[in-house]
Amino acid sequence: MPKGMPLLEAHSISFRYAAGRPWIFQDVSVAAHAGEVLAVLGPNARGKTTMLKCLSGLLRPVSGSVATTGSVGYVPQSHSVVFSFSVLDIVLMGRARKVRLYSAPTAADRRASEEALVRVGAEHLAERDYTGLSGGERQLVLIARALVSECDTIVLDEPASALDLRNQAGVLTVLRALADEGMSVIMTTHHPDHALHIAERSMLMVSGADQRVGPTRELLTDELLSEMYGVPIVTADVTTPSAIRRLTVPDFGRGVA
Ligand SMILES: Nc1ncnc2c1ncn2[C@@H]1O[C@H](COP(=O)(O)OP(=O)(O)OP(=O)(O)O)[C@@H](O)[C@H]1O
Repeated sequence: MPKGMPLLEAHSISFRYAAGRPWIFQDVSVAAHAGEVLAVLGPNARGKTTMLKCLSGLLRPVSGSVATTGSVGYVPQSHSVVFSFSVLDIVLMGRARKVRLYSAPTAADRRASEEALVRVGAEHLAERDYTGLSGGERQLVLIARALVSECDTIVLDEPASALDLRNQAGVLTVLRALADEGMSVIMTTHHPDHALHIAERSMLMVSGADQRVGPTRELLTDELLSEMYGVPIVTADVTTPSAIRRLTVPDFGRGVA
């Protein structure tokens, strides 16, 4: 898809789980574009997962509409399976749209699945039993499963939350590369640093009545982050060996150092 083309557009969407229950969000309009990462941030229980499900068509907004161009792949926060499947089989399930009913996956399907595992750095897990994987390993496999569906927009719920620092770097690099290749990437995160690192634009779910969308660097100010998370936050530019990175530092109060 040409970069900048809107692949997913939400027009004034509102959602609550039942009549009489509080609105999770109201009148939110947002677009996700080919070639871009959109990060969704907010405190626990503010509605990030609910927002992603509405954007990816798993939940229908109470009002408003979501229009998509191309297909959308969804990577959940956690995923449990009852039966024992190999990792490669789990990834192959991502080909379901492409495999005809009652026909076995082809050699090309297997190759695509193996390539997707290489892409996320999890090829060594291919023959392992999925149920025996750690949370972080499962996360990588689920991203590979979405990739083999050849979706145009990939929607990920906290893709880095269960990952150690090396795997966080790996997943953020893969997501940025997918956007650079023309996909639209939408992800939730509890790490403003991750949004600052790879997302051109962000949505801050400040309260049920206050959601803001804008360029990440302009939107993620000390004031707004401190207000949203309810803890003083300072952002600072830090020079690493490879780049200048903007980091957010929450003031947890006095510690041991
Ligand atoms: N199926 C459901 N039925 C009723 N309420 C729900 C349902 N799913 C979520 N909620 C409620 O909706 C609110 C938003 O939940 P959601 O999971 O979208 O938040 P979140 O920002 O993703 O949270 P977290 O950061 O903790 O994962 C919460 O109060 C939650 O309890």
